[in-house]
Amino acid sequence: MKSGPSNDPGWMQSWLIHSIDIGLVFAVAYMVLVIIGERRTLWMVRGFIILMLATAISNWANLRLLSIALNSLVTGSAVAMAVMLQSEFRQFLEQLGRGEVLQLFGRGRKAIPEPDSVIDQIVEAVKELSQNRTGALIIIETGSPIDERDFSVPGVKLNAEVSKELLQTLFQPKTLLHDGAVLIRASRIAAAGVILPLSERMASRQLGTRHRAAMGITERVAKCLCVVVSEETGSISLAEKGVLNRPLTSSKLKELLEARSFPSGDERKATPISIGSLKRQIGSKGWALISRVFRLRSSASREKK
Ligand SMILES: Nc1ncnc2c1ncn2[C@@H]1O[C@H](COP(=O)(O)OP(=O)(O)OP(=O)(O)O)[C@@H](O)[C@H]1O
Repeated sequence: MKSGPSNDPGWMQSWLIHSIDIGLVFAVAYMVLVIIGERRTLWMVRGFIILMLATAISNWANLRLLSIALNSLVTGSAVAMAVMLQSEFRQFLEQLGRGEVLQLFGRGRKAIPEPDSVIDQIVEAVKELSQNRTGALIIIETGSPIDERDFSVPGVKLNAEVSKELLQTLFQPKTLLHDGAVLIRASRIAAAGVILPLSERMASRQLGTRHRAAMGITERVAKCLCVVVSEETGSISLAEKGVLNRPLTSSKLKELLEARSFPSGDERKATPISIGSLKRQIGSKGWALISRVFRLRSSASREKK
């Protein structure tokens, strides 16, 4: 009597172990993606996961040279990532060591404040800076990240939560970072002391380089806005596509920012959605892989017989 692969307990056991193994790898990958939660880092981790999958597939398919090359690439990427994300790794290992597993999942979610509250913080800060005649320049990205080459000097990276106190502090004349612009990216203060390209156009004789810088960057990069507070007059302006809208009251600024500045709801929810879709993709691809393995094994055992 013929015995199919499903009747072979050894085969079943190895299939089960492989399935559990693959399932656990996907679970760990998903966990890492949820913990990280930061979009830029996510792409890097996804790239790394794809490399690992490619290595596993090339191993499984017995493509020895390719698997050696991919293995070296995975090792190199792991070392590079450990260097680039050393503080995150240290924090992750410390929390894991302290058994704070639940906090690991909470951290990514609380890091991104609501864009509405970010607008409030910016407007509040601008209002006070204007009242105190403290000059300020704030670039707000409304689309994909601005290429650093579009800045004359990219400034000092901060990656801090937006708060009116921090924004006001950054523009105090006696502080090191007050010269230049503050960059707001994905609801966070990404950098300060950013020097922008100047516009060739002259808006008005009363306006100096701060305003020309706001016009310059918004001329060059369509998907950004620039808020300017004049040191001389305290007036508030909003630059968009090279045009200055001024003078504005703080409530008008709020209205304009709410209407156009921040990425839409879809964009804001991009991280959880992409994790969800990644989960679905991982699920469907994993299932396709498992069923392919199953089909290949059963046809191989049929051929043997
Ligand atoms: N290209 C630039 N990029 C970023 N910040 C700039 C740039 N040029 C000037 N600034 C900022 O603007 C500040 C004031 O420059 P300046 O007095 O020429 O501008 P302004 O438009 O006359 O200012 P205000 O209207 O506020 O009096 C500088 O100290 C610097 O912080």
